[in-house]
Amino acid sequence: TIPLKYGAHRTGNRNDAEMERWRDYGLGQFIHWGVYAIPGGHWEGKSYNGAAEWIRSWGGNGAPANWKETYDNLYKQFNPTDFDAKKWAKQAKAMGAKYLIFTTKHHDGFCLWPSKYTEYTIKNTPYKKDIVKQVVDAYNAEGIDVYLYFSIIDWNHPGYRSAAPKTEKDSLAYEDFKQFTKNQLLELLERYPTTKGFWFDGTWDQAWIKQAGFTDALEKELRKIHPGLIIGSRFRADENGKRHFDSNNKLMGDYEQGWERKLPASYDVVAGRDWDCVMTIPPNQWGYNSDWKSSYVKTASDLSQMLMQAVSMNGNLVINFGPDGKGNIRPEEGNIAQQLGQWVSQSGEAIYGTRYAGLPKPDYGYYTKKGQQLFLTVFNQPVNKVLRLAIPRDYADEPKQVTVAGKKLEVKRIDMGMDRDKNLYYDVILPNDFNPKQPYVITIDMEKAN
Ligand SMILES: C[C@@H]1N[C@@H](C#Cc2ccccc2)[C@H](O)[C@@H]1O
Repeated sequence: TIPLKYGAHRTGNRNDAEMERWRDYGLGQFIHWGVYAIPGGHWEGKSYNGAAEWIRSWGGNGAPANWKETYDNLYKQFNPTDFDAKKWAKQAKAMGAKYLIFTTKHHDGFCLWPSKYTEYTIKNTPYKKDIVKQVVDAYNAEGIDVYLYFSIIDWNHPGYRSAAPKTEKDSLAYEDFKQFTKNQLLELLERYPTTKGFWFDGTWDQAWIKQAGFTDALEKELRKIHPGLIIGSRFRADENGKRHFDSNNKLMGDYEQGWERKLPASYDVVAGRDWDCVMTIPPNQWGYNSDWKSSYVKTASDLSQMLMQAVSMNGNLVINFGPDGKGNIRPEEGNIAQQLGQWVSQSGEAIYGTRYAGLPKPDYGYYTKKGQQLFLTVFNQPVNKVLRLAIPRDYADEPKQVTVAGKKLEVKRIDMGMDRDKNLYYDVILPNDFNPKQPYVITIDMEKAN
């Protein structure tokens, strides 16, 4: 191994109670909200073709060329009179989300809390009140844990640099920026002590990557101040500039935080690690975009399949919502949340607190496991209505009883005559009158294989 001063702090998964709680979530909600919700992906009548929350950064092409005079003054009109954190939290609860990741500050640097380290905050808007506090309190009241999204990139701060500083002047400015960043993170932990973790973003700049010593110390300090704090692999790089996995290929942080708008194709890709997948409902819009008609919008069915793909491989799926400039979650998102919640409410036993089942993925859908219960969530029901389970002979457990929605199903062990086959086969017979209209969970009570 390569000797490292600023590599991974741990080998293997974190197994304290806070991390076990994180592992049990299954489904989370992401919310991206800020002044970018005011233009909603459009500028001076033109549609901007990137992600709405990035509109400030792409001068021209339907985005503000003179962003300092225009975009950076939007906060003076930010007055989300429809904002109701309790309403958001109730909707998230009904969707079945167990945690929320909420944008305290995105790349534009606008703070949704009254930070004392900058004037570019909610305090100096017509709205004035602390958005982050209202969200944390409302979601916690619904039993939903809150994680704080924090962008290291801060286009508003004079000391922010993308490229590593080369001049004395830039180095001094960047030192100010580092201190400012640390101050804001300590401020967030102090103001919102129930937060369970940070979800860091905007950490790909060379200026930040070159700060291995500073970021390593900062991560340690945050954890010391806030025992149990959960931080993903995106926060920092090691002294060789390696991100997510250090120079010895060891995961940095508490879980793999790289699955943004993509999912691992198979278990061996994530190989037992903890990870999250953060997912937009349109192809690539995190902040509010007023136009949802020009691209595909994922359905609740799409998202339920992604959810089972994630949890079947020890991941959490975090679905993003982008409230508009007045604080409304758009009706389309509300409908998806409601439809998904209806399905999750009847499938939760296969989702919450489950883990990878240690079996090859079945064609019918996804296996998850919890103790002696194996769950098969069926998305693809076979025409012959026989679910043939292939259980390796050396699998610790074998099926004892199979139920669907509490009703017992006939299960027969069959001999396929392929005696060198490493599997034992069990046929689960679905009754003729069993014709579900949605994916469903088969519960397979297992017993120790003799
Ligand atoms: C969680 C997501 N990460 C942010 C990003 C990005 C990004 C930056 C450069 C190239 C491709 C994507 C998005 O704005 C959103 O916050």
